[in-house]
Amino acid sequence: MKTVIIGANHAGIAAANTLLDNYPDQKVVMLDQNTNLSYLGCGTALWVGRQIDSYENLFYTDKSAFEAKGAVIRMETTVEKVDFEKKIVFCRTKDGASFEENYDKLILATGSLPIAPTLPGSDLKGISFLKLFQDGQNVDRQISDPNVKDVAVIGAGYIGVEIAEAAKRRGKNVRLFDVAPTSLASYYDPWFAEDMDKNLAAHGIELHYGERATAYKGTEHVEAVVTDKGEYKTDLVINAIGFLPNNALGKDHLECFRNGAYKVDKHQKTSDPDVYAVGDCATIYSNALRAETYIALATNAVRTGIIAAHNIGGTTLDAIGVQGSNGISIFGYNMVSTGLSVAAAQKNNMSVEYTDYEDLQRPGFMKENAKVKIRIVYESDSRRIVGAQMASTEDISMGIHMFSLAIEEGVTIDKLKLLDIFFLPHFNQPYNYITMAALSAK
Ligand SMILES: Cc1cc2nc3c(=O)[nH]c(=O)nc-3n(C[C@H](O)[C@H](O)[C@H](O)COP(=O)(O)OP(=O)(O)OC[C@H]3O[C@@H](n4cnc5c(N)ncnc54)[C@H](O)[C@@H]3O)c2cc1C
Ligand SMILES: NC(=O)c1ccc[n+]([C@@H]2O[C@H](COP(=O)([O-])OP(=O)(O)OC[C@H]3O[C@@H](n4cnc5c(N)ncnc54)[C@H](O)[C@@H]3O)[C@@H](O)[C@H]2O)c1
Repeated sequence: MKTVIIGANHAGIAAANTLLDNYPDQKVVMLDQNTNLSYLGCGTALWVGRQIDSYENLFYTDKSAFEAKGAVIRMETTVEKVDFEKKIVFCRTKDGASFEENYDKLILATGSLPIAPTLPGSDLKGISFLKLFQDGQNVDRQISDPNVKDVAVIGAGYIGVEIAEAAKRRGKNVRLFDVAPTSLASYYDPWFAEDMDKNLAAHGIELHYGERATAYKGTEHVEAVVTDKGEYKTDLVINAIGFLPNNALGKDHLECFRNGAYKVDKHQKTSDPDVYAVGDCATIYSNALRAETYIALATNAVRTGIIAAHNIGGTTLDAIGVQGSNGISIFGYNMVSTGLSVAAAQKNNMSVEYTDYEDLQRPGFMKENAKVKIRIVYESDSRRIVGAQMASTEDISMGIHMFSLAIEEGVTIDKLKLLDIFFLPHFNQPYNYITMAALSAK
């Protein structure tokens, strides 16, 4: 059995490793147009902001690791077309040479592309995305230039907020723009996002929310961002307004979701039985929504790669769905969420209630202490938990995993009221904030 994997980043790597480590009879061919593989984009802001010394440890594997396991791996090789009837992929190397690979099973792991705003002036120099390692290098090079003083970040989602912090840490004047009324509006309700915004503003980041970029001005290099509310001098623009699935190879043959992602079943199989799709190019099942959706995260990329590979290898493995669990840490303020915020639930026409609680992490007599806030979102009728958000200067990140499991398992808010949660002053309070939030649910 020969499996061709198009895309050798997180999803393709997970699929390849699973096939190579568990199914010795499998012939694996990996194809990727990039020069590098396994770059952890989550580290870009840490490196650009000099919170870590270098980008070097942001790669967790390389080409030779796959060759050592017997795979054929071709980098700087673009797949231009797939003949799904004849089961052949058509490839071109960076030197312009073309070749073909036939397959028994095909895994599409072509990921996502940053959404490109089509604004006047988009082709000026000094305007960048932040997706690839190369984008990170480009932004880092410009931020290292003392002539670059003003940085405009368009989009206050995860990438935008993280790179805004990094640019500020490097001493730049940073303006952060979003059409939404707060940062991180897709992940957090205003009760949380407003705290993050106070934190960003307190660290000197200029916030421009409810404001839409309409043009970039300049002669050769960008000099200003124009919005529906004003014009702002800028030396560097970083566009981070979301991702779209990269569906170029299969969109005319495979069934696609409303945003173009390849629709997949529980085995990551597309509408073509010999073609699987994994990671950012595919849909994923949301246990909170109880429907398929699109969530571009490295965690989902890895899990879906593993699932596709086991099913191709001959071990039936069903996807169990995801909650879209995520976290962010900016200037020491930590926020984590899973499932749906109240706003996201309402946007999906779900009737939900929520319960909030805010308290100290530990008893008042403990010297080391900080406030923690929590919101648990649950469905009005069934009372099943569909989301949770938590924030603190403490590391409260592990708590969110319990909520992820609760959503996956359809646990109700009432089940949480008397859940056995231990108490030790070093860690929490006897009336801890999870219990208290659940007990105060209507
Ligand atoms: C700055 C940044 C920070 C992030 N932080 C986090 C985080 O903290 N946590 C988290 O969970 N997620 C994070 N993400 C998201 C995460 O990186 C993505 O969800 C993940 O990369 C998806 O992996 P993938 O393998 O599906 O797709 P991609 O990483 O997009 O990889 C797709 C691969 O396919 C190749 N390819 C595409 N088309 C072709 C073709 N025609 N021929 C050959 N090769 C092709 C590309 O070269 C690429 O290597 C972050 C992303 C960015 C950009
Ligand atoms: N910590 C993490 O887990 C992490 C970090 C980085 C990226 N990621 C993932 O990578 C993907 C891409 O991240 P992202 O930050 O690009 O997307 P995002 O969806 O997180 O944020 C995009 C933001 O852009 C805004 N926006 C949309 N159109 C706009 C416009 N025309 N003008 C101004 N603002 C506009 C949206 O309101 C939103 O706040 C996401 O799936 C994200 O979850 C995750």
